[in-house]
Amino acid sequence: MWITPVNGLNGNMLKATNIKKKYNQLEVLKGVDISVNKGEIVSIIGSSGAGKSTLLHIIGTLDTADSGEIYLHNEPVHQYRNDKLAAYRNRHMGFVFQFHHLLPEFTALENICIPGWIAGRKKKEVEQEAIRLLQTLGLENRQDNKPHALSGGEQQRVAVARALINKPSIIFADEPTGNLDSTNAKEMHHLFVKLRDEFHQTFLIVTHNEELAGMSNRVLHMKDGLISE
Ligand SMILES: Nc1ncnc2c1ncn2[C@@H]1O[C@H](COP(=O)(O)OP(=O)(O)OP(=O)(O)O)[C@@H](O)[C@H]1O
Repeated sequence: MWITPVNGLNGNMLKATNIKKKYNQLEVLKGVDISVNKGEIVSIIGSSGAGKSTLLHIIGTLDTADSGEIYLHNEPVHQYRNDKLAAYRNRHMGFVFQFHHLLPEFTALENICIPGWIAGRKKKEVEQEAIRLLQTLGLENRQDNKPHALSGGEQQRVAVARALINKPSIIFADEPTGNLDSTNAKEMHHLFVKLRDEFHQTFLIVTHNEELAGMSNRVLHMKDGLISE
């Protein structure tokens, strides 16, 4: 098993409070509070332009808020400066986007390994873990394929394996199945549930997909710059 076993830490693995963000005069986030517990899948839904991606990017430290606080495992990540933040993000956060963003010149195996190598982990250990992930995700025969030689569903599963390689506390996913057909989307939804149920993996997901939202532990509604359950 590659994911840290449950450690009884059940409350508020992630907590963000009073997150505010403006783009010029546009108040996108008006003081959002959100918390996520270990082993939960939490989905954020809401109409287009509601601010879902903005919020996810801020909580995932890819963007900065105008004000507010973000704690992951009680670490005040909103206070971290860029160099420390990049390393912290690499070790503790995984990301899956609508488009896979795999590096075209690298194989599936290498794409999965790269965040592990960047983290300075042992090459062999990272590779062994990547192979285990490929097996778990049903991709063992695809490890030497470059992204162009993978189907859309396979590309996205490689992106999920890449997100998992450093055993992140949480995976942030922005419309992770928005670019997949319904069969591949369903498969991905079941994969998220399997990762939650078997490995206690935590997810915060922005989605328009009702099936995915329906499989979540909690669904948060984003409206008028605020969130409600
Ligand atoms: N970099 C930016 N500069 C200016 N405005 C922005 C920027 N990023 C987002 N916005 C605006 O902020 C609002 C929220 O955008 P966001 O992408 O967070 O919405 P969303 O709820 O994720 O929408 P969708 O469901 O369509 O992806 C939108 O009105 C958008 O145009």
